[in-house]
Amino acid sequence: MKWGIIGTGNMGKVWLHALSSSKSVSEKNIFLYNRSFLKAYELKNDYPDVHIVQAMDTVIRECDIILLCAKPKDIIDIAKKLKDKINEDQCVISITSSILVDQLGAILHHNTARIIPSITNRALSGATLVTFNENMDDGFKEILWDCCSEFSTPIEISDEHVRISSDIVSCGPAFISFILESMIEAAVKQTGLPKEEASKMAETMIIGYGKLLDENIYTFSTLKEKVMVKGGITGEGMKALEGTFQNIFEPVFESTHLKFDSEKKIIGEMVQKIHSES
Ligand SMILES: NC(=O)c1ccc[n+]([C@@H]2O[C@H](COP(=O)([O-])OP(=O)(O)OC[C@H]3O[C@@H](n4cnc5c(N)ncnc54)[C@H](OP(=O)(O)O)[C@@H]3O)[C@@H](O)[C@H]2O)c1
Repeated sequence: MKWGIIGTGNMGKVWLHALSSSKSVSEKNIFLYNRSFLKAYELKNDYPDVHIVQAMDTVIRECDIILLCAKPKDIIDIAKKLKDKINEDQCVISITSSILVDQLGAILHHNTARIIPSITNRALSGATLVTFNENMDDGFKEILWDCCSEFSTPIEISDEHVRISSDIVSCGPAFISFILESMIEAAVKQTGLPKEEASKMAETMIIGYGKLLDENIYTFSTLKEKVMVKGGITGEGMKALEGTFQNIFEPVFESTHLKFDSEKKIIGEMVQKIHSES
């Protein structure tokens, strides 16, 4: 199977790295096209055998599976260009929560899916959030699932929970970074511990933490219990944390969903316009 990636920004590069370094797709079977050609061309330095093409039509002509790795409005524009050029032997995948699988399916008519990546896939880890269009060919479903399993834990999700799932899987690493940075800043401010040392400590802590979960040694709750020795110091810190951090994610999720709703509205209007033009 030949894979095409349209859009080689952050997420296009995550896909490229995940596909090639997990060896699920060989570089010579990957075609890249980006609006700004040079940005894609530079990827030759790290991925010498991939094809960098100057026209989107080359991706459409050559590839069986096409990943649309642009921002939501750009994905709709790209889908409009693909619409009369792809066939039933191809499959097109969008990576954004704001476009429902049915919307992409209604524009392209053939095999479509949504696979939302996470920056964690760059380390061949973390989850991918998968939603197949109901008319999707079973062969493609299997190929996509197996491929995602090579570099992530694929999780099938419904449209209903797409935003909250993305908040956890895709935004989560940024949210956790923010929380750890605030831990580091407070340590530096309150105790004078040098920032470099505090950062190194936080980094090694979170790597070890991930391994405890990965090896099923603890869950979030059992880990918390284990560290909070009865009458100990962690418990005191936890009381303060509970006072400050109670429900901190509710406004976060409200904000992501507000933005999501406004993006969905714009996408809905764009899709409607395409239908009324055809
Ligand atoms: N960031 C995340 O962690 C994350 C995780 C999951 C899903 N997502 C979804 O992925 C979307 C893209 O995120 P990103 O961080 O990868 O954005 P990005 O870094 O801005 O990349 C978008 C890329 O798409 C290219 N592009 C735009 N229109 C194009 C067209 N018509 N033809 C070809 N290429 C085109 C852009 O080209 P230029 O070089 O010309 O700008 C750019 O390289 C987000 O909007 C979000 O919905 C993001």
